[in-house]
Amino acid sequence: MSAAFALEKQVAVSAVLRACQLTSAVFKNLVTKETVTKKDKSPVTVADYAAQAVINTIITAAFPKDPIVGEEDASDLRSPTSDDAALLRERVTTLANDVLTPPPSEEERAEWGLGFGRTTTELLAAIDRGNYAGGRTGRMWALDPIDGTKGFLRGGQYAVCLALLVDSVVQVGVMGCPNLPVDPSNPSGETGCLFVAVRGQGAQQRPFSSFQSTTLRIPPSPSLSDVQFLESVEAAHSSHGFNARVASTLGVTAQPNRMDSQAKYCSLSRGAGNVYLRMPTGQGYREKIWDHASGSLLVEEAGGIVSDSLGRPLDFGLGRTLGENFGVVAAGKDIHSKIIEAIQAVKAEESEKLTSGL
Ligand SMILES: Nc1ncnc2c1ncn2[C@@H]1O[C@H](COP(=O)(O)O)[C@@H](OP(=O)(O)O)[C@H]1O
Ligand SMILES: [Mg+2]
Ligand SMILES: [Mg+2]
Ligand SMILES: [Mg+2]
Repeated sequence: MSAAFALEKQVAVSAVLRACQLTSAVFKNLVTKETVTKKDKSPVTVADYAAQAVINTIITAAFPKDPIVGEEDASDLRSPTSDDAALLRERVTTLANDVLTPPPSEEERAEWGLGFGRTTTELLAAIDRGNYAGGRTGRMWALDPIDGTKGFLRGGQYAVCLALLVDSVVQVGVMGCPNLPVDPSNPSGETGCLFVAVRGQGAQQRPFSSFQSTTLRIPPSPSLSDVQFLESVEAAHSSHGFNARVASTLGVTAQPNRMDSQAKYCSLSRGAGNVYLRMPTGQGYREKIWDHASGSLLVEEAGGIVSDSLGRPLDFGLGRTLGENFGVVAAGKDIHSKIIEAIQAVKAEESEKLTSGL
């Protein structure tokens, strides 16, 4: 009998690897006109749209009934009167077909919809298959076609992230990180890593260039002064100041490592960094499920713990966002509770200052 979710894992790996070929190709000749600013002022590129089109096309061919919660939608591409939208549609179509048309490899199957091109109409419909509202029960995929779009644009870290959830529990997580070094101790060496986790079956990494997988186990944490924090590059996404206060409460002297995207979860799972701390910078922003689904499973399967800042599990059953969760803390089992305690201490200090008017 094959292992649980074996087919889902294979399909997800194929979809993520094909999408990573696309994003790498786009980066090599990205032009300014290929970036759009969304209503929330965040950037999105032809690569985000085309990668979502590719992955949704493959998932839908393999699992026609499964709903998908994807970050992007095709509304900005659909305008019938805008020349820019027409150009973007054409580019998305070419890019998506470049990676959908190669025939299935030995690890892939034709019934995953591989080996032929799609029309623009079909690809826009595929992007919009990502509009599922999420929820507590049943199967659903969570997709971030490019996590860390800002990192992608500056040539930094980004990740193509896909997860399968069943009854709001992440069961399969696959991430492709085209710019992440294969060997963290050799940052200028080969890049391009695939991370795969299946619940109860462990976490694995392999270079894009080979099938040689290594199992990931988070090593014991170093002494507190040497603990390394992983945090967002973008100060608007996660409070750098709060993290510095938590680190100082713990007596950490090591400098934090700032990195875009769920590559932070990937780094943590292979012992390159010890704590991923993401605290909200203001009121109102709700973390999106596609920004944490695959990464959180990877860290758990590598032996770590992922929670909100109060130590509560992340709840993927509330819709497209994590709802009431407040912040994210991922760390090895031996250190996670110390981080939660330090966060509470810093919060208590902050509210004391507020009430005493300092
Ligand atoms: N105010 C905010 N607070 C927290 N996260 C935010 C945010 N605004 C955007 N984000 C999310 O932060 C993600 C990037 O995370 P990081 O800062 O760790 O690289 C973005 O993913 P995308 O790049 O997929 O849009 C986006 O979903
Ligand atoms: Mg985005
Ligand atoms: Mg994201
Ligand atoms: Mg994204």
